[in-house]
Amino acid sequence: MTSPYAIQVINLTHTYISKKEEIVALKSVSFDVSPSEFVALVGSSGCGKSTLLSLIAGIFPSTHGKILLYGQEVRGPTPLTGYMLQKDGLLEWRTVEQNLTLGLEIQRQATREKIAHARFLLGQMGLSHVLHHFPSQLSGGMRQRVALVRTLAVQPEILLLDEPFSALDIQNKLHLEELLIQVLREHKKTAVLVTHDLEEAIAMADRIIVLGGQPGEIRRTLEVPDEIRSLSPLKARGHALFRPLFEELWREVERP
Ligand SMILES: Nc1ncnc2c1ncn2[C@@H]1O[C@H](COP(=O)(O)OP(=O)(O)OP(=O)(O)O)[C@@H](O)[C@H]1O
Repeated sequence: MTSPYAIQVINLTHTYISKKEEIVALKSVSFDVSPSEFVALVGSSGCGKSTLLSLIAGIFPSTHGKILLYGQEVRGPTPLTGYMLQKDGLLEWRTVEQNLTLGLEIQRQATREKIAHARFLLGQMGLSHVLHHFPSQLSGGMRQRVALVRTLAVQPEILLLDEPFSALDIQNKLHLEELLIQVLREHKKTAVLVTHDLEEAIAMADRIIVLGGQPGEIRRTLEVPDEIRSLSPLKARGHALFRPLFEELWREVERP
């Protein structure tokens, strides 16, 4: 891992090709993410945010350009990244513990140490007591916390989060934001978050990239001031600089 960057997106263009049509989802997108940095991707619906995250996850190849993770070109899914979506994807027939170890089993890394680490993370999320429950016995917020632990259990360097909290009520959402930030800071993980929630982007990220247009291009990058970044997501929302930044971001996202 000699590259100074966790992620380098270089002149990325992606076109979806079907029998009927070609849709250019992204055009000439370039940016870097440093190790331990938290970057949020925001922008109007259809500007290519999820496409970009899927490309970083190596789910399908880009049409042009390339993506490097710690200097290595992405050619498919890699254990360097953990990918979490709005839908928790828990397997209903496996207990919480069995869901947590699934990724480790697939990667043939289900060692006693790593399973113990997954249990520890579950404890950090306040869910030790549901280890032997099935997903159907959990609330939506609990399920999403389990999904987060499952993503973290394989110890990826980079977390790719596609609207992971958007289906949650505000109380659960704020609680999960706090837990996620704690875990990311403690374990020095890099994260890219796609969200429609501009408050969430400001409260959680170090830097916000605004995509826009169709095909999507980078419109602007905003640094979140240190005064906000040093606070927890809940406290950040109460800082005097929060509202002006929200308004600036809102104008940028709404710009035709
Ligand atoms: N599998 C696909 N096949 C064809 N076109 C697609 C596919 N997935 C996405 N698109 C198109 O690519 C463009 C970007 O879609 P994408 O889902 O990446 O945007 P987004 O910014 O994440 O949108 P939203 O905020 O609504 O989730 C859109 O025009 C969409 O219709």
